[in-house]
Amino acid sequence: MKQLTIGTPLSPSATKVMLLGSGELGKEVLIALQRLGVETIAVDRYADAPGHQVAHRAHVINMADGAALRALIEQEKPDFIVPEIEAIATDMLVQIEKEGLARVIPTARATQLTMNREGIRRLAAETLGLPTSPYKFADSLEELQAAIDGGIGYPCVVKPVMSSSGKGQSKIDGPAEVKAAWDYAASGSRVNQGRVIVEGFIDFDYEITQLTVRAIGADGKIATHFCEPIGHVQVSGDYVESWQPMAMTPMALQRSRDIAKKVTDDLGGQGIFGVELFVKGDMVWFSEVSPRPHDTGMVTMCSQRFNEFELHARAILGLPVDASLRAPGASAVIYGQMDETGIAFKGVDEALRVPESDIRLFGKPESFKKRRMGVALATGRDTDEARARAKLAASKVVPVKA
Ligand SMILES: Nc1ncnc2c1ncn2[C@@H]1O[C@H](COP(=O)(O)OP(=O)(O)OP(=O)(O)O)[C@@H](O)[C@H]1O
Ligand SMILES: NCC(=O)N[C@@H]1O[C@H](COP(=O)([O-])[O-])[C@@H](O)[C@H]1O
Ligand SMILES: [Mg+2]
Repeated sequence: MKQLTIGTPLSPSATKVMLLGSGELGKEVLIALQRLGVETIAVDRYADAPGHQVAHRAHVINMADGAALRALIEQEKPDFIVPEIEAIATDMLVQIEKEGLARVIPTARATQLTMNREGIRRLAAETLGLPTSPYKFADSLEELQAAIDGGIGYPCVVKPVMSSSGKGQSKIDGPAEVKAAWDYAASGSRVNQGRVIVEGFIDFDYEITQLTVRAIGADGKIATHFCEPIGHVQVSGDYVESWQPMAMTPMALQRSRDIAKKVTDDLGGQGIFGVELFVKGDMVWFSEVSPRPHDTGMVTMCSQRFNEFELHARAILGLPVDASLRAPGASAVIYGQMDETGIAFKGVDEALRVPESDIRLFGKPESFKKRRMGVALATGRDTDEARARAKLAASKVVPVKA
């Protein structure tokens, strides 16, 4: 495995990395890899995805189709495969890793366990004994009702076992809402499996993402590095705003990192993880983990010495990492606000007049009202100032019909 040498892109010595999923997060990983001289291959389900626009080569396939995935991997022969979304034929990744065709980041097992809420929740709660919300799984409306009546109670949260960014998720406050939540979960499931998790609602004070990096140290051994905690606000299960550092009690921070260490040690491999945690006082609950950069971690593009994408790239390649904070920062999401292709953005100039601000427009070819099309970033003396600036900058960017 070419781990500690990097070749020349587009030559026989190239170090090749294939991203499976090439949205806004993958695009930044691809840029970070290219800066380190890596040959990059971007794969997604649709043409002209954000990462397609910056990689050496771009492919459109159904990544949930194991045979198609394998054919592309055999054709491209990447050294590393970097999953960027969850809707991937992870069984095939396990097979590919076993055959030694490529290294899967962080590990094929980690991608398999985290693509399905059942896998990661049972690992965290039942195997590792971490505190989580109470939960049950259900395959029908009747089972869902029985799970709620049998102990989960109200309020609770229903989610398809395979979904992300809040798709198909709803909070239920009473019996009248159960059927609508079941129907919505069935429609929002990535793979129409009709299985849901129902979780007791945690009345947390705040929630964080603990970015955790597993990277090889000078002694050749894996070491764990923690970024400063990221606070965030979610609306309908999708992140709208994040900031770093989140002020926490020493006990809550320690517990968060203990949980993050336990779960990432078990998942193993090299790379960055976004460990999602709920916090109330000194109490901390594990929610879920992404074995890859996290959307709320986009704030690190302004707040850290090396952002989460650069840390992922370095950790993958076996290079040293530095997870330190540069300045208090914040991010605010820019939504498409319309269903339209090839939209334009007005007010970028005004947004960038906000002090210490920056923006990323992802370049998605098609806009939906609630599709994340960009993000505003800002630093400040503290996170209050950074948040106000990021929100102001985001509000200045107005999607318009071209
Ligand atoms: N049991 C719960 N109690 C309270 N709030 C919850 C619970 N489960 C989810 N939420 C809220 O919904 C948000 C999204 O939930 P979750 O992370 O499970 O969904 P997701 O679809 O995987 O989102 P993403 O892919 O963006 O991480 C959480 O960050 C939290 O704000
Ligand atoms: N919470 C997971 C997450 O933020 N994933 C990011 O969103 C993209 C999909 O966006 P799309 O749905 O707009 O195509 C993914 O490719 C990834 O970059
Ligand atoms: Mg989440």
